[in-house]
Amino acid sequence: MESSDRSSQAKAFDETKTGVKGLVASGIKEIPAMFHTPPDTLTSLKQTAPPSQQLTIPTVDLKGGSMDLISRRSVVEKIGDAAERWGFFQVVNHGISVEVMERMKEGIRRFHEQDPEVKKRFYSRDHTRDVLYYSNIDLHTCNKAANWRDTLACYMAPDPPKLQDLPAVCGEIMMEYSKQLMTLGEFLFELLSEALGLNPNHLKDMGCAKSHIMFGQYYPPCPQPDLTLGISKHTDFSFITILLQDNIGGLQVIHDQCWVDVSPVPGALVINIGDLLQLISNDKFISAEHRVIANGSSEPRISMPCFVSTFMKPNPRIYGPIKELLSEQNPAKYRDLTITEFSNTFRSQTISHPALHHFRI
Ligand SMILES: O=C(O)CCC(=O)C(=O)O
Ligand SMILES: [Fe+2]
Repeated sequence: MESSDRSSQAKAFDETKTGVKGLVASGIKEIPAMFHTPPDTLTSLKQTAPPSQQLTIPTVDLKGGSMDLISRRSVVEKIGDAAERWGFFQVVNHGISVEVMERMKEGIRRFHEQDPEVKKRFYSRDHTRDVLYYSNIDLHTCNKAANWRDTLACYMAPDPPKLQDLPAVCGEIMMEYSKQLMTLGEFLFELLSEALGLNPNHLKDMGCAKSHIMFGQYYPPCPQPDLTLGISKHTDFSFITILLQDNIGGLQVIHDQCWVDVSPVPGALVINIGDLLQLISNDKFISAEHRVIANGSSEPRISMPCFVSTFMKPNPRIYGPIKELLSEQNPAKYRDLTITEFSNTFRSQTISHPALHHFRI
């Protein structure tokens, strides 16, 4: 598609302020050209791992993490192994009730399915706001194919917005879910610190667990799911991401050069290592590339990744590879940076372009 056509289509789409949900509501049977994914990516959608390699990402039962020393060591080992080899794992017995998770997903659905005039008031790309709704974070930063997904983004920690500033249909549950996530996040950072051979508080003391931004993702049914993606291949900009997904499926991660499904496990949360933790762990943990295929079912797919990071909020703190992990054999692979610097790089390019390599020494 010509780049001038692409940008005028993107502008007109943005001005509707109703995202891809609005396109579906208008009854379209064919998706607009700006959503068409290039043929080489479409080919990779059809390539699955051979049956002999039917791989699944590890699931870790966190119950043992707060029990005796031996059980804790085994949980730490499993998490460390998953963070090194996959960058992705699921957790069960994580302390957040199924009831709260269900209410959270229902809240996201209500936000995206409410009267468009109410939803439009939140439409913005301005990340100095605490609460914003948009479609395609990189819609105007590049010429890449747009994705079949809309997003509600809320900066929830350390300074949660006032309840009246959050969307009425999901504000209360967001507050509650965010508090519980904070506790889970701190626990995960303890286990991840231990897995790096550091004292349990190391990552928390570096401020890694302090801030998070919650994204309410909505993937409406797509009339031509073979032509586009829910979200293109990318890595996350966070330290870690804690992901709540419904049972539709479609999330995939690259492992040993193959796309592997991250199939929904009832009651589980998906944890993935983000770029910032890969950087401070000096590549010990990996921020794996992942994507979501377009939703071909008749129901919307709902997910809520919670990115543990300050992202676009001011943060003067400097991060670099953790000194205790470095040696002559393992010199620093990245230069020091602020999260703002990292996030600006992430946002200035297409999400499919890895931001981390800009900071490699
Ligand atoms: O919706 C999902 O399952 C994952 C979304 C994702 O990877 C992201 O928003 O960064
Ligand atoms: Fe992601």
